[in-house]
Amino acid sequence: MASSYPILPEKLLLISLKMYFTPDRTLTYLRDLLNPSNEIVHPANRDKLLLALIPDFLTIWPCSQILKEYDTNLTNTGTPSQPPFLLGAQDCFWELQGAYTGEVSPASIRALGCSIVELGHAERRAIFNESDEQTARKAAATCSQHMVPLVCVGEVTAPGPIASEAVGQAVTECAVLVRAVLAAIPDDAPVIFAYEPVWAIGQPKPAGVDHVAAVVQGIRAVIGVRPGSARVLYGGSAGPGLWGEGGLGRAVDGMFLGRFAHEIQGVREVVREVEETLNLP
Ligand SMILES: O=C(CO)COP(=O)(O)O
Repeated sequence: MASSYPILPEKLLLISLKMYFTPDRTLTYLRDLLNPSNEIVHPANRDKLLLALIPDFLTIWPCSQILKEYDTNLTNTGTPSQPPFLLGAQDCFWELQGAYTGEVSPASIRALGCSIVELGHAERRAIFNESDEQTARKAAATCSQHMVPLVCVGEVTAPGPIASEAVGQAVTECAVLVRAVLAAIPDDAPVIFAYEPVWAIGQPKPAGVDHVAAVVQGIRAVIGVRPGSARVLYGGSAGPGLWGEGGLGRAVDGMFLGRFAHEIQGVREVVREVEETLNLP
């Protein structure tokens, strides 16, 4: 096991495949992401912008093999570069080992090459009744394996007519899990919060930029100053056109992509938009 946590760069673009793809499609997709002709992340930007792919449990192992092969080729050709992708898991259990039928150990996830574990997604809360307490325990177990918890937070109800009230309500709802997770993990452990308003997931359009920016500011205030790094991303129907001029670029540390990353073209467009803002003052 690695002895230290992964270092989080300035910007992150994470892709969860949820349960959408067959194994074959996942592996083809990863190969396409890595194909240099698709120029998903310019090598010069790799220390500032990191992508992570979060496939289903079954494909973590073959994905990690593909990434390893890619890294070996890079090293053999003498190309100096950060690896373009981290690998993540969509969940884990809070214990490392034992009689827990059907659960997946964070230690195994780590052993297969993951650096990030997504926790507390709205779908897990709604369908599997996952609680704040369970999510916090999973975050602690994730950190114990030197991986980064990617904790999803977000209000359930869509904003009403008074914007400030909607923001206050959203921050209040998100703060409960943010606090529970921060209390459960070591102070120096890096953590990622994905602000995903539940009402904006699986929709044609994302939440409004002003609402997201204000809620993320509130979430940052709840996180406060801590020794470990913390990043706050936006997710919920995020895709091309959301980052640049007048968009989320100045408000968040990255995006958590779902359906709008299913085609390589969509990923390439989002990456371009983020790359264009990387060196802005
Ligand atoms: O839940 C999400 C990412 O975890 C977002 O999914 P969609 O972008 O498909 O709405």
